[in-house]
Amino acid sequence: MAPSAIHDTHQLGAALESISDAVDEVNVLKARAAAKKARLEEQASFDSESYFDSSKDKASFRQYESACDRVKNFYAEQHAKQTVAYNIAARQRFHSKSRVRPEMTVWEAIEKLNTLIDESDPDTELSQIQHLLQSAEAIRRDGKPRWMQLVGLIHDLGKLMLFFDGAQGQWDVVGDTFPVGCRFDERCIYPETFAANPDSRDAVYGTPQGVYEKGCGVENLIMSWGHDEYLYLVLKDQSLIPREGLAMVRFHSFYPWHKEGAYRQFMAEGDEVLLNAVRAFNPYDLYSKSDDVPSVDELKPYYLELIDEFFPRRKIRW
Ligand SMILES: O[C@H]1[C@H](O)[C@@H](O)[C@H](O)[C@@H](O)[C@H]1O
Ligand SMILES: [Fe+2]
Ligand SMILES: [Fe+2]
Repeated sequence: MAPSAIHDTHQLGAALESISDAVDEVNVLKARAAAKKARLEEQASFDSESYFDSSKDKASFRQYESACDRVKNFYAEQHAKQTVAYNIAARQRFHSKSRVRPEMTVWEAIEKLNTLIDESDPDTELSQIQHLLQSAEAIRRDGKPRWMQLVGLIHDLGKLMLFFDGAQGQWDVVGDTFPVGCRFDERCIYPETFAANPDSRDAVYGTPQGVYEKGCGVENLIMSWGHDEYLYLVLKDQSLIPREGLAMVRFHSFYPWHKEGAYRQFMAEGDEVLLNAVRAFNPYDLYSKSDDVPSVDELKPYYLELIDEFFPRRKIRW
């Protein structure tokens, strides 16, 4: 529409809106193309050498036996309440059309998350923003792909769900995860606390195979509801992060699987790739907790650009 054809402010408004829609569309396409190119270039390099070596005292992390009561009470509650019925309800709530989905940019989300103190974590006294930056910085320092740096930066943003409608408390947000609908494995932390979960006495849910078929694929398990699954659901439709990156988000708390080797009976052919990705990511999540405290202001410009690259739309629907 030529400017001379615009007679009133109404028309002008509509014209401007359609221009900005078109610009949006072009940006989406550009971002997709750039991300695809970056992906192809970097895909192969993420699981090479790890940055963690002898300089870290790995044995000092995740000491649950000597953890404080806050952590022990947290898991007692989580393990009692994560039932199949609850998990189905949580997913219905997430997908419900009537759910009000807050909208904010990734950086706004990072800032908002900063007020949360994770009751399940025995290892960090630092804030969430610092943990996210530490993870991302460690990945960057090691020369890993940009999408993996981004995963480091955002992997815990699902914890935001604690501030949204329907949140029950920390027990369905943080902590290690495990599948529901089958026997709780002994290799989960504090396995004895599952006795308080009614599913452990269920005729089907209490068996090793439970509701699943052998080799059904790790992506088909109903994982205990929490920040991993939630963020995965948000990212899979709204970001350009590759499959391995999505797996890093979705299973990063699934320690009984990626660290202890439990639940392997459910792995399908090809799941090894996902397991390797999650394992490659884990040290950056866990051991970077002892690194120096990063400067948020200094790092912000770098990460804002990184976010732009993989999120075609600035505002995300959470
Ligand atoms: O306490 C931690 C923390 O909540 C992490 O964000 C989660 O990924 C871990 O698995 C959990 O054990
Ligand atoms: Fe996490
Ligand atoms: Fe984390």
